[in-house]
Amino acid sequence: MKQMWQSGRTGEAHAKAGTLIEALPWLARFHGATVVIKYGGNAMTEEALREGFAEDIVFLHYAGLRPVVVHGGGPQISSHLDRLGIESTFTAGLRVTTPEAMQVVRMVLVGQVNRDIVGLVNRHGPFAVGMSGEDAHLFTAERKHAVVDGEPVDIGQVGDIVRVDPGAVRALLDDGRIPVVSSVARGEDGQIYNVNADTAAAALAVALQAQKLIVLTDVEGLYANWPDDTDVIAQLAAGELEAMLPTLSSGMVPKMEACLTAVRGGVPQAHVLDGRVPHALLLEIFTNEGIGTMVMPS
Ligand SMILES: Nc1ncnc2c1ncn2[C@@H]1O[C@H](COP(=O)(O)OP(=O)(O)O)[C@@H](O)[C@H]1O
Ligand SMILES: CC(=O)N[C@@H](CCC(=O)OP(=O)(O)O)C(=O)O
Repeated sequence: MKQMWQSGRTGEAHAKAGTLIEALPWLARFHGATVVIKYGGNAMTEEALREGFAEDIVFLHYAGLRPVVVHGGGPQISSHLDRLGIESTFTAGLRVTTPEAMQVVRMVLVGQVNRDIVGLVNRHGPFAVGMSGEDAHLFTAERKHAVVDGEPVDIGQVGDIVRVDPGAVRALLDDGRIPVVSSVARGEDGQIYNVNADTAAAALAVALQAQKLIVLTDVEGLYANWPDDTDVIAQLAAGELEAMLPTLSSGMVPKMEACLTAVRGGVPQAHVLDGRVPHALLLEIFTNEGIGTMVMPS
């Protein structure tokens, strides 16, 4: 009886040690690596998952990586607009942003979502520092000229990032902090701009020459035949993704464009992961199988 109990315990201990040791080559490979993580509004709805996300970010920090969080908050903005009786409309996955809506976007992203993430991470130590993309000229944007079916469409104060100054983010990283960035940008015309958070994360990953861009969302990855959700594409090259882009719909368009921008801009790997899976970040970075969809330059 005692013998059986011991062998059961030994097996369990072996499995635990196996999981830890599987991480060793990945810890070695990514030691010191900058990783930009896009945290989408749809992936931040459950409290337990949000706490798990914060744990993962702090784990990355202690494991010697340099995580940078760029967050969205689309659903949170929409529910606030809804409470104010303002309708949300999207064109090609981007919010049509009136000056009135822009004030709400900024208030919700910078004043609410950013604060919540910073608070969750800082339960573990004095690491997270929140920033708006407006701060220290981090993101400079110009008004986006959207085109739908060949026709120009006015989508308001939506910005295209034309310049990134990552100096303040680098300084925070060098100081051992975890920057948490909202996707609001300044314009040289004195306006502020609403930038899709996937787009902002990709621009920052390129400017920092990050080792990885990781986009957390609420699907398993890129489905081959959406709305059919049986086949998740595990890996694809930039050229294959480019060919697929015109077939994609809604929120996946900016997400996959962001992955393409990142790898074309020198980031070796871009991933789309399911933020509903507890500790998805750790599974992707530190296990041999990885999860979700990975985009590579070729
Ligand atoms: N090919 C596809 N694969 C996966 N999801 C897709 C695809 N095409 C469209 N989608 C939709 O895109 C959504 C993700 O975008 P979005 O809702 O903007 O997420 P987030 O808030 O995380 O940025 C999915 O929930 C899904 O409804
Ligand atoms: C221009 C544009 O669409 N901006 C987004 C910014 C937030 C965002 O991208 O949030 P998710 O990552 O949760 O989708 C918006 O207003 O919803």
